[in-house]
Parts: sequence; C-alpha cells; structure tokens
Amino acid sequence: MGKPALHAMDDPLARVNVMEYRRGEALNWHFDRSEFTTTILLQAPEAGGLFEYRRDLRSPEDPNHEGVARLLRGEDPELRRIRLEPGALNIFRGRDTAHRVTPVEGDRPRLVAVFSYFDRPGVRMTPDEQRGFYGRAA
Ligand SMILES: O=C(O)CCC(=O)C(=O)O
Ligand SMILES: [Fe+2]
Repeated sequence: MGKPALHAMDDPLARVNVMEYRRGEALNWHFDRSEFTTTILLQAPEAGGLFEYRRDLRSPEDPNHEGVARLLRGEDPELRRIRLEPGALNIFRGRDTAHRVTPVEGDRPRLVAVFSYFDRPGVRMTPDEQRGFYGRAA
C-alpha cells in the first residue's frame, strides 16, 4: 500500500464490524469510502457468498461512469471472483475497486470482520454518516 503507518478509525462504530450474511443475503456493487478495506472471513457459507471485484474501475481523478455502467450490465471482462476461506485476510483498494458479495446459499451464515484503517489518526464519521452506515449514531 505504500503507507508508513496505519491508524484504526477513532470511531466507536466504524473501527471493526462483524457482518452476518444469511441465506439469500448479499451485498450489492459498491465502492468503499476509505481508500482500502481489510476483512477476515470468520465463517464461510456452504455455497454462494463469493467476493466479486473489478480492480481500479475508477480513480480520484476519473469516476469512469461508462466503465461502472458496463460492469453493472455484466459486460466487464475484468470481473474477478474469489471464494474466501475461513481465516482469509482480504486487503483491497475498495475506494477504486468495485466489489460485491453474491447471495449466500445454505443454512450456515457467512461471517466477516471488517476493519477500517486510515493513513492518518483521528478519522471519525459524522453522526449522519453513522446513521447511514449503522442505523444509529454514537
Ligand atoms: O463481505 C465482504 O467480504 C465485503 C464487505 C464490504 O465490502 C464492506 O463492508 O464494504
Ligand atoms: Fe465494501
């Protein structure tokens, strides 16, 4: 990443989250707010729950709306897909890499821990952002 130091967010809600995806649940295409994202898969589902991504689809200089539209139409040949194993550490540049999680199949939920690091200390969400992400402010 070329970062001299990493700082956990100074935010009581955003620092680490565990997300549970139950049968039929998914996470749609998105970019992340922070430059990069770190996850550890805690439990894999029986099937589905794949991590799909398209590297460097946009940049801070170029939102690449045409490229995003092509991905959403399912016509991007650069789409990649991985099945994370339990314990797998996934570090990716989520600000520029579009990514999603496909629907989980079976009874065993997909559990993933999501960590938020920044290259500067003291980053917090505003109360409005907290409500948007987590449904409450703290
Ligand atoms: O569940 C995952 O593997 C990815 C989670 C994610 O993209 C996010 O929390 O922004
Ligand atoms: Fe994400």
